[in-house]
Amino acid sequence: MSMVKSPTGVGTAARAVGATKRYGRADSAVRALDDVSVEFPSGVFTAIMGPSGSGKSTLLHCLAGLDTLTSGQVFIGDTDVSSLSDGDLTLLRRNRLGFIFQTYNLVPTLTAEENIVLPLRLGGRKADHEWLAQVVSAVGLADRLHHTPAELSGGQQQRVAAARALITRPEIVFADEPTGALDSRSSAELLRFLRHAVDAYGQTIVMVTHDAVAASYADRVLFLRDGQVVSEMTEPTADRILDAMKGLGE
Ligand SMILES: Nc1ncnc2c1ncn2[C@@H]1O[C@H](COP(=O)(O)OP(=O)(O)OP(=O)(O)O)[C@@H](O)[C@H]1O
Repeated sequence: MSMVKSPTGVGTAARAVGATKRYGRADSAVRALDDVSVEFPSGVFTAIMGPSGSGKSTLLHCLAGLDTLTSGQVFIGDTDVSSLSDGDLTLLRRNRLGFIFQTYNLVPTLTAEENIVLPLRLGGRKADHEWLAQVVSAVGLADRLHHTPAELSGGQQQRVAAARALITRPEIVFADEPTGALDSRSSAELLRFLRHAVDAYGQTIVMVTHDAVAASYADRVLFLRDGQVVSEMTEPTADRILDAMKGLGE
């Protein structure tokens, strides 16, 4: 099988259909997601933006099987995530998805390389050395592989987390505020790596961010307000994103 997928992408990597998430009861209920139907095409880098409380994290978590919907469905490829048992959800997350969170969640006692290949070990799979070398080189970590997280900067730790998210060649990488704890230089390094993964390997990425500059690395930006997708922008620039956010009352 070729390692290079079409950068333009074909098909739908994930989608939500009438996705609704309510918290609390009747009169005090919050609709964190309100009947959201949206598709995430394969090989495309999508950013999700919106004011605080608009439902960004809820959408990401429900798509990734980390949280459950009140009604509606989410699909990863053709798999209806909402119908899976807990065990099958764990397998789906481990084998088909990659995650990058704001806090890097590295195992402190393992080296960078051991952290990167951990998802393979957990899945009982062997590291493909060529692929590992490619990911490590693209993320600029070749000289840090034998350091533990405490010996790495925040930016380096997040790049280890990003390499770990890609090592299984997941169908989708979900990133929740991945640059939230990074300075602008480290953010740019991480975002260039994510962009490269899309352009060179056809990786699909869905990223929640508050940062217009971060979102401008995406191919497409979805804007949420009050639990609904209210607009979408292609070929985004930071200035156009900021204007759109002002229109949403940010
Ligand atoms: N566990 C919960 N219990 C009750 N309400 C919740 C819970 N999680 C989220 N909410 C509410 O759901 C709505 C959407 O929250 P969510 O975290 O998805 O928004 P967000 O756009 O990611 O916000 P932020 O940008 O501040 O992270 C908010 O009104 C929030 O208060």
